[in-house]
Amino acid sequence: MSRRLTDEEIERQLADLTLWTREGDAIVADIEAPDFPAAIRIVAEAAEVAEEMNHHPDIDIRWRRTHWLLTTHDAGGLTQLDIEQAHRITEIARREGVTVGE
Ligand SMILES: C[C@H](O)[C@H](O)[C@H]1CNC2=NC(N)=NC(=O)C2=N1
Repeated sequence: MSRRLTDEEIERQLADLTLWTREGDAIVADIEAPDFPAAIRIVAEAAEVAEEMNHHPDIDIRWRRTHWLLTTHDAGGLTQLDIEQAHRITEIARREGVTVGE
């Protein structure tokens, strides 16, 4: 799982990740929750996923807006772990009332 992905693999998989965009060796997302407690619940649930995966996002929390950055430090770039975690964070956000495109 920790092999760096090619540009083509990244682009192909980002097509299914509506909240996320590429930023160099990372993918980023801005998630606006209905309110501050919901934003914190998203962060807390994502923290459980991060521990389970041993893969941890950078998270900036400002009121109900959170900014997420995923990259694989050990690989010095994007791996399938980042893609998998982006999907899981997206589902957590959807469950907490965030509108996520199809
Ligand atoms: C020692 C520990 O397993 C590693 O440092 C893990 C922890 N969480 C991590 N998170 C991220 N985003 N990238 C990593 O390479 C990484 N490595």
